[in-house]
Amino acid sequence: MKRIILVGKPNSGKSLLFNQLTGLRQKVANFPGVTVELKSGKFEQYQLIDFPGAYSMSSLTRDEEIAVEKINQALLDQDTALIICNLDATRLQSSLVFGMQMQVMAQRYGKQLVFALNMIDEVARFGHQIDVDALGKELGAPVLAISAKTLQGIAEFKTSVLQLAEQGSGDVNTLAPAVLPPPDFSEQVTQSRVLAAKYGVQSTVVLKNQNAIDSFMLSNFSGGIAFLLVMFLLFQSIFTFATPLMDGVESLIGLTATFVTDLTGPGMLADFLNDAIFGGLGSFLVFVPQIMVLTLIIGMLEDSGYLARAALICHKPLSYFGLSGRSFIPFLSAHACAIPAIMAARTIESPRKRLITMLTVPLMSCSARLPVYALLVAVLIPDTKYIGGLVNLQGVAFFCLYFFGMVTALLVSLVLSRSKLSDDEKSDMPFILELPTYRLPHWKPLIHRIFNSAKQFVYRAGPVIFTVSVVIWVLGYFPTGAGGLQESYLGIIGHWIEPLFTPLGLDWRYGVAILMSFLAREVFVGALGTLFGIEGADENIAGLAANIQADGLTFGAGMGILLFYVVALQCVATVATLKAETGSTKLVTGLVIGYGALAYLLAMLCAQLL
Ligand SMILES: Nc1nc2c(ncn2[C@@H]2O[C@H](COP(=O)(O)OP(=O)(O)OP(=O)(O)O)[C@@H](O)[C@H]2O)c(=O)[nH]1
Ligand SMILES: [Mg+2]
Repeated sequence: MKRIILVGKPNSGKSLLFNQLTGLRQKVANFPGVTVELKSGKFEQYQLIDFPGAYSMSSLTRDEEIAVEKINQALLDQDTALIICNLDATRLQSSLVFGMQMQVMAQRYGKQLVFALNMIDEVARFGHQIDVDALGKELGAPVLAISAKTLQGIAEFKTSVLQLAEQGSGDVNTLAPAVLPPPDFSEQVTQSRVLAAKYGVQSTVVLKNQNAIDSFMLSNFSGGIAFLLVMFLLFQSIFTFATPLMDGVESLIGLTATFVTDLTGPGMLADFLNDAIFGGLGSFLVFVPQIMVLTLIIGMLEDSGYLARAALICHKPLSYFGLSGRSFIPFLSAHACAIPAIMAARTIESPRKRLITMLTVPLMSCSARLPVYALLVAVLIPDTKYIGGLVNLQGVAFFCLYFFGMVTALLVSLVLSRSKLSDDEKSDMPFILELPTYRLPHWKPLIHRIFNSAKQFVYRAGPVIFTVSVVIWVLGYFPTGAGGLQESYLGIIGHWIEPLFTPLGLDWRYGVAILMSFLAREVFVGALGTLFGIEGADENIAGLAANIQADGLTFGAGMGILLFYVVALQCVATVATLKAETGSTKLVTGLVIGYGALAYLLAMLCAQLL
């Protein structure tokens, strides 16, 4: 299949344009370095490839290195029919630095190139107009003004792209030249400045509305306070906003359970449905609204342009721990999932800081831990409200758990940065991060992302939880029947493993749930739901938290479980990604054992001391 490649400066809207052309939904956000690997989709008869952004053909970070390496391959490839070079019309100079270098390379290898002058809607908002035809003449290549957001100019753009790609496909140059060293681009850098001054929006105009916000957001004092406030609100609101929705889901599951068991009448089938399905799977589904709220808030932060500011504010404090300001973005996104966060560390310029970031990302509390946190916080912490319900004690506890993960990550970073991980000549390079324009979040993709996160959450852990719940139910129900958990097959197995959990102040039922959660952390909730269901015999599920409370879990042991989940690396997919990105099995094995031992130790200390 013939190919069209989509390249350009970071944060210029390539992925949004890609989504519009292919109908796919790649991640789009308002900070540089969102796309860190190639993504492909189908645009008419062509394969369209979305590239990571790059500021120039001489790469600095790992994501740029991947982009430049793959661009060089595409230049040599017979199947590359067209290069779309995306320009941010509001930041013409930096866009053209890369764009004109790309143009030189395209000419050298005989490839068709078209410039997409994106974000034209924002240019109009600044009260400016770009003479697109004149710019195209000076560049010596077609330039098409578009907005990937409002879809202005997209129909004409599609037609032109298809025509140009058709022409490009005709070139059958069978003797592809070898990769040549990059030419000296100093002329392009000078020329981009001249063209930007002539056609672009004056940078003072672009910065005018930014400066007012930034003088507040980036000042040491007010910026620091704003940062802490944003972080606190983020984690507090996951709890506060989601609670009514969660209560709703919980009652719905309760009502369905009553309805279904009324239909079946008492007996083994009713026990199974109540314990394994409504108790096990149901107690996990209750947490879907929290995942959605978390995605909403992280998505709003990512799209607003604030994240890059937060990274800047964090740079100095993070440097004390051997990290970079750029580590902040992977750290924040790790609260949704560690895997894309580990990949996002590719944007960190220094290999050593990148490695330390990747190794400590798993300590950020991902959404899989959310059900465990929410359940045990509801068991251990009273639901006290302050400031008219604005601050909730359970929400504060929730924030403290996230905070504990971050502090542990910083301490581990400090230790790692003192060790001899790798020699790194890039670690002293100045910290450079382009600050994006502040924007209101783009609602449509955001809403889609929220529902997608809920779907992913259910699809990823749902089948595992279902299977585990059924297995636990069968082993826990037979041969003794409802209420005979202690003497069941599971009870017998459970007592063997109990010694491992006695130092943590936990009996075998928690032991089974913790061990099973190595399949997926959320299983902890499902497994306990099933176990308490069987034990409660004919009681209806009164909410798992209430059942655990009535069962008498001590504060120390409960806190121990929580800290265990903050620290332990229980995710196979994360381990696999870490191995792929670091290339070291030894390092990753050490990490799993190290975090496991630390988690166990913390849980034991909690149980013994609190
Ligand atoms: N107003 C406006 N915003 C746009 C337009 N195109 C993209 N954006 C916004 O620009 C930001 C960056 O978009 P992305 O598509 O992620 O940019 P990218 O070039 O893929 O970025 P990297 O993957 O980091 O290189 C997002 O906030 C988009 O919503 C546009 O035409 N108009
Ligand atoms: Mg992108």
